[in-house]
Amino acid sequence: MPSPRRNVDARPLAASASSSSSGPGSPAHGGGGGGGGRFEFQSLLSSRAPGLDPTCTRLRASESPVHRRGSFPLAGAGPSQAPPAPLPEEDRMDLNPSFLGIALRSLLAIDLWLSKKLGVCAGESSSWGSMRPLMKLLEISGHGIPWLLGTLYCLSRSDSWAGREVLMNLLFALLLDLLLVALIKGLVRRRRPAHNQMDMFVTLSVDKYSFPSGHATRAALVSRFILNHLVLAIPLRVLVVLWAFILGLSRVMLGRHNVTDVAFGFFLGYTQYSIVDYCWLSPHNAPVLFLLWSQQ
Ligand SMILES: CC(C)=CCC/C(C)=C/CC/C(C)=C/CC/C(C)=C/COP(=O)(O)O
Repeated sequence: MPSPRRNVDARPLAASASSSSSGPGSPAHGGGGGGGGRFEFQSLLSSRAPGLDPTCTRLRASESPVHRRGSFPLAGAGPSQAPPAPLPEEDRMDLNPSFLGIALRSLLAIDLWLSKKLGVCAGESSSWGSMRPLMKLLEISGHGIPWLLGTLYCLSRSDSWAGREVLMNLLFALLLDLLLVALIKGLVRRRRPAHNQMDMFVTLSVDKYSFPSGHATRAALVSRFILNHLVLAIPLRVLVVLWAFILGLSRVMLGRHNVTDVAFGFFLGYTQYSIVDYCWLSPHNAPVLFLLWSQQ
């Protein structure tokens, strides 16, 4: 049973169909008793039918009297009848869901489902709860404070210009990472998963948000940095990559993050290294920085 609002909207639609060149099969054609209800139904079908251009459907919908009410006389509407209320914009949007919108919604649903499944160390009573202390040890290995303090300490002990240059850039990379992650977390404001226990070692205020994972960005950034600037034997190189991967996985297992937080974190950390490499600080392009440090 069509809603009264659709009946009202069917009248200008019929006028539109008779005055336009569209045929009986056209979505713009009222086609008898169905009226506006039929138009909307066909619009939905045609936007999903293979081989039909959804933009075309959208165009026709926007050509309909619903959207050009002012230019169409209300066929059959008596002088005593009030003009129909306009359809809300979101009705049309719902009938023409974009492919990107559906894909994003599906990805988010899979993300939430998978993250919950993988959150096996989220609490002591979880199925892998006994592994929680190990996961928290991994968490500290990727925390910002040990990395910053460790870099500052090595910088203070370094007696070669080459070593100082690498460490100075590592410090720059770590600070850039903190800044970018805080910025994105503050902008996106995605809450951490409901099953997370907020018992992390030293956090910033933005760390109540989960997108992206700061541990994952640091893991990708630092491991790429190490692989590019330290001469390591193959087994050690494999270990560095494994550490980064397991650290990312442990964020989801601890219930701290959803899978997409970690995936984007890896991507961001990897990209951050490219930025650091591009802006590489050296005694030639940042002499003041190096002179200041050598005077300490
Ligand atoms: C020591 C120097 C030179 C500067 C200090 C800069 C600074 C503000 C450091 C803060 C370090 C800190 C508390 C980092 C938070 C790390 C953390 C808990 C991230 C959250 O990770 P996530 O994976 O859960 O998103």
